[in-house]
Amino acid sequence: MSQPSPAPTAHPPTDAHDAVLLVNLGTPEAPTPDAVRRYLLEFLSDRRVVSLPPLLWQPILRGAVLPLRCKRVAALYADIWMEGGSPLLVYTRGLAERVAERLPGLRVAHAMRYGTPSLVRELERLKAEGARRVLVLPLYPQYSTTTTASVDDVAGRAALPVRVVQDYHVDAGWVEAVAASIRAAWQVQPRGERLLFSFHGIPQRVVDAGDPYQAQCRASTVAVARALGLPDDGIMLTFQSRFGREKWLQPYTDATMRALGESGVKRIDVVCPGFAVDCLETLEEIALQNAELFREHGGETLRYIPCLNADPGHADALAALVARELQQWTPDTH
Ligand SMILES: C=CC1=C(C)c2cc3[nH]c(cc4nc(cc5[nH]c(cc1n2)c(C)c5CCC(=O)O)C(CCC(=O)O)=C4C)c(C)c3C=C
Ligand SMILES: [Fe+2]
Ligand SMILES: [Fe+2]
Repeated sequence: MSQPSPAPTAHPPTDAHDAVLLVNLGTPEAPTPDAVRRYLLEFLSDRRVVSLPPLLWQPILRGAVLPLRCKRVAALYADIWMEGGSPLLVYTRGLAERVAERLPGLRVAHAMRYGTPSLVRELERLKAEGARRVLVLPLYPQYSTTTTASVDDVAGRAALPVRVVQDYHVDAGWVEAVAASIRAAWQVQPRGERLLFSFHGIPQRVVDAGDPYQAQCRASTVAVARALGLPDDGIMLTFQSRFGREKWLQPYTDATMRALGESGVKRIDVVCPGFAVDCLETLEEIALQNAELFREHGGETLRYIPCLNADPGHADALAALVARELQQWTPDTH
């Protein structure tokens, strides 16, 4: 339907009653088995993440998964822990500060879907402090029912109007920021023989049921490759962080590392554009574990290109996205 051309909006981007909440997944409060247990219990009890009936899943989670996983995973967190806390939290906080600097007059905060600062409480706090509506930006460039939809669930129960950005997987500013980070890495050291895009996986079953995540990961990859002037077949797309026994999206990142090493490739570059900020899955799984795997199978160097984190280009892209979303958020839209 044709719309009248946009008049000055009722809610310009700098309306003092508007708030913006950057939301990430969540992370343990300390690199200890207890804190990891609390975090994983909340995360893996969300039926958006594990859809098994609770009567079946909860005994497995509490009786097997957590006891087997907490100590091992806590040690992995300890390896990457930063002075200000878990990398996911430190970078998310830093990014929110940088976005705030670019949107004077707007309240910009950050929250976690699991753990602290809690999404529920941040929404309550913003309302108590006078916000009349909140734009929630989940820091998931690609939409998934396992991640974004879970933020939607919480936002839908808030006591004030909330609009949730569903994805930004081919947003021009974001694509250019990712491409620029790759170009910057290539300036420091010449390119590897392959550029591999590794995204967090999800179960194949979830995609078969209609989740657009895989298609969006592909579209992001193609968009970044084009921005770099690479042919579509000049890059590789793989999925990492498999959890549980069922089939997840393929090709798997770790199997690809082995195959590349064994095929005689010596130097590869890896980038993870499904993660807004660095975290256990990038700093530990890719930059440490997969790098070692690649070397064990004949490779020499895996160069990990960091996430955009709190880089100025990232903050520029997200601030522009937020301003645009607020402008489009007229009283009769969500
Ligand atoms: C980027 C998007 C993510 C999707 C999609 C996703 C799906 C998904 N994840 C699990 C299980 C685990 N994920 C874990 C860590 C983790 N996952 C994401 C992002 C996505 N997950 C991030 C950013 C992180 C890192 C958090 C940090 O603190 O640094 C973990 C915890 C680590 C571990 O125990 O191995 C689990 C478990 C499932 C089951 C799933 C979809 C069904
Ligand atoms: Fe995950
Ligand atoms: Fe409405």
